[in-house]
Amino acid sequence: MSPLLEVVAASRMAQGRAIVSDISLRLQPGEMLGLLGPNGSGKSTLLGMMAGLIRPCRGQVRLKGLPMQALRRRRIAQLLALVAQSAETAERITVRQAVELGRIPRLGPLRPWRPRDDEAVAAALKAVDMAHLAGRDWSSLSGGERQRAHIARALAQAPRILLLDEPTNHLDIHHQIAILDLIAGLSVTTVVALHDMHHALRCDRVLVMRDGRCAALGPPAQVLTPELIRDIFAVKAEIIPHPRTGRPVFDFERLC
Ligand SMILES: Nc1ncnc2c1ncn2[C@@H]1O[C@H](COP(=O)(O)OP(=O)(O)OP(=O)(O)O)[C@@H](O)[C@H]1O
Repeated sequence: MSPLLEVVAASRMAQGRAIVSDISLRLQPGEMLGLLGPNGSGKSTLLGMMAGLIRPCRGQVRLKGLPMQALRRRRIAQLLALVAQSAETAERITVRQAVELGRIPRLGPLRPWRPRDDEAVAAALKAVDMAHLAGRDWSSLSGGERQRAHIARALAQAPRILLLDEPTNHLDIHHQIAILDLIAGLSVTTVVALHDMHHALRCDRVLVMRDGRCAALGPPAQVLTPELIRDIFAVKAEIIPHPRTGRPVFDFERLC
C-alpha cells in the first residue's frame, strides 16, 4: 500500500540557490516527525512542499501515492492540514468562525453544515484551551491565543496528516507543554518544525536539516548527539540525565 505521504528526492530552488536539496522521506502512519535545523536550513520550505503549497523543482511529494500536483486543493485539505509560521486570518471574524473554516473541505452542495461540525469545532477549541474565547474577535487575540486558534482550525479539519511550523512559538511554557502533549497524543501523522531540543525528544523521529539537505534522520535519542549538535548548530552541548526522571536535559554553550 502507498504511504500516506512520501517525499521523493525533492529539491526546491529560489533565486538560483537550492533551498531544499534531494530530500527523501516516507512518513510512518501515526508517527510524530520533528524537523530541526538552523534558521534558514529549509524546514518551512519542506513543510510547504509537503502541504502541496510549494512545488518541488525536482523530485516529487506524493499523497496516498499520487503526486501533489495531480490532486485538487480540496482533496489535499481533506487529508492534510498545515499550521504555518505566519498564518494569516481575516481580522473581522470571531475565533469560532476562524476555527469553523477548518470544516470547509468536509462541506459541499450535498453535505451541509451538521451538528457534528459544531462538535468538531467545539472539541478543537477545547483541545487548545480556547473554548472560553470562542466568541472573541480574532483581532483582539494575543499572539499565543492566535497560535492556539490556528492549531484548533487545523484540528477541526480532522486531517490524517498535521503539519506544524514552530507551533510553540508565542506560547507560554504551560501552553507549550499542553500543545506538545496534544500533538503527541493525536493518532494522526504529524510533522512539526521545532527549535527546542527538549521538545524534539517527544518525536518518534527527527530529521535534521542543514543548508536544505538532510543531515540526519532517526530517533531523537540517537540523532541528537553532542557531535551532531556541535556540527549543525555550532554549540557545545552536554546531555545530562535528569536526576529524578532520567530524561535527557540539554545544556548549551556557544562556540566562538
Ligand atoms: N521565495 C524565496 N525566495 C528566496 N529565498 C527564499 C524564499 N523562500 C525561502 N528562501 C530562503 O530559503 C532558505 C530556507 O528558508 P526556510 O524558511 O525554509 O528556512 P527555515 O529552516 O524554516 O528557517 P527558520 O528556522 O528561520 O524558520 C532561507 O535562506 C530563506 O531565506
